[in-house]
Amino acid sequence: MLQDERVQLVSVVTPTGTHIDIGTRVLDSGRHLLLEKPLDVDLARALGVASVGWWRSQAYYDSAPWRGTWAQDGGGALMNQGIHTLDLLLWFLGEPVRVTASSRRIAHQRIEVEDTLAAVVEFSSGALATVHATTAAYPGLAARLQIMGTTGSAIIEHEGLSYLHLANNTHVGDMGLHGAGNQVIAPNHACHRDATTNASGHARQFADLEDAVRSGGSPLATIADAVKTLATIHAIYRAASTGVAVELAEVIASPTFSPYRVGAAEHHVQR
Ligand SMILES: NC(=O)C1=CN([C@@H]2O[C@H](COP(=O)(O)OP(=O)(O)OC[C@H]3O[C@@H](n4cnc5c(N)ncnc54)[C@H](OP(=O)(O)O)[C@@H]3O)[C@@H](O)[C@H]2O)C=CC1
Ligand SMILES: O=C1CO[C@H](CO)[C@@H](O)[C@@H]1O
Repeated sequence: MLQDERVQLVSVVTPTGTHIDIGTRVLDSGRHLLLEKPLDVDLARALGVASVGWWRSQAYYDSAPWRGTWAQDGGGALMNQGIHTLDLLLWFLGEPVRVTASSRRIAHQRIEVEDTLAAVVEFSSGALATVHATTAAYPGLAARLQIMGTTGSAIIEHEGLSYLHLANNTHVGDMGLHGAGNQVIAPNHACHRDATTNASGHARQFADLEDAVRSGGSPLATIADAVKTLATIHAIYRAASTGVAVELAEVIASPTFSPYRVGAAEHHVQR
């Protein structure tokens, strides 16, 4: 394919552990590249280039030998499903500096990675975020990003804004405006799309990349963004494996990732 002069852009949708190798070959050939998430399983390789409730059955993990492995999937519920919401979280809150985390395998077998994880992420601004990622939440509820600040709050579920309340330069009150009529529910319910069955997000990303190529500009989502997300995930996994807080700077300075043994829940459900 890379010998064919008609090919200008390549979209790489192979197992995660192959992304940087194949992506580098695409870039070296002078083609534009659209690379699926996650950037790769290996942060060191990637640096060289530059509340989430999902449900996945045991059959999903059994459907290909690379799924649920550290080597090719790179992680579990956070690396594969929660990653989209984490991307958005970092886009909203900026530079993550420190994380703490716990992970488990609660509802699946024959996988090396977590199906449930909880983490706290601290940002350079002082903001704190809690992150939940799971594929054990039957039947799979909305992936939710909730941002709460002193002058406003917003909730994004799937790809849609489902709640927004901004102080809008008015007095915010000593006790808040809880429960009052001026809590604004975003009216656009058409935005409630199931990201797993709706490809409009991918279509918008292709359109954005096409605009960037034609105008010579930069696409909205870059390799640098993907590196930041991957580094944060590796920091979270390192914290989950050691039980102590991990600085993002440590992970960037020493990006080698050691797969760890994810503990199974005591009352493991057999499926
Ligand atoms: N952004 C999003 O919403 C989504 C992103 N993804 C990402 O896309 C990637 C693929 O996932 P998914 O489509 O579910 O995986 P599948 O296992 O369904 O497909 C993987 C494809 O890659 C091919 N392949 C396997 N090994 C290699 C290799 N070593 N070199 C080249 N090609 C290979 C397979 O070919 P063959 O069948 O011949 O082995 C198959 O065509 C993952 O990184 C995943 O995280 C996935 C779903 C949604
Ligand atoms: O689990 C899978 C891998 O990640 C995708 C999300 O990006 C899912 O849609 C897919 O089913």
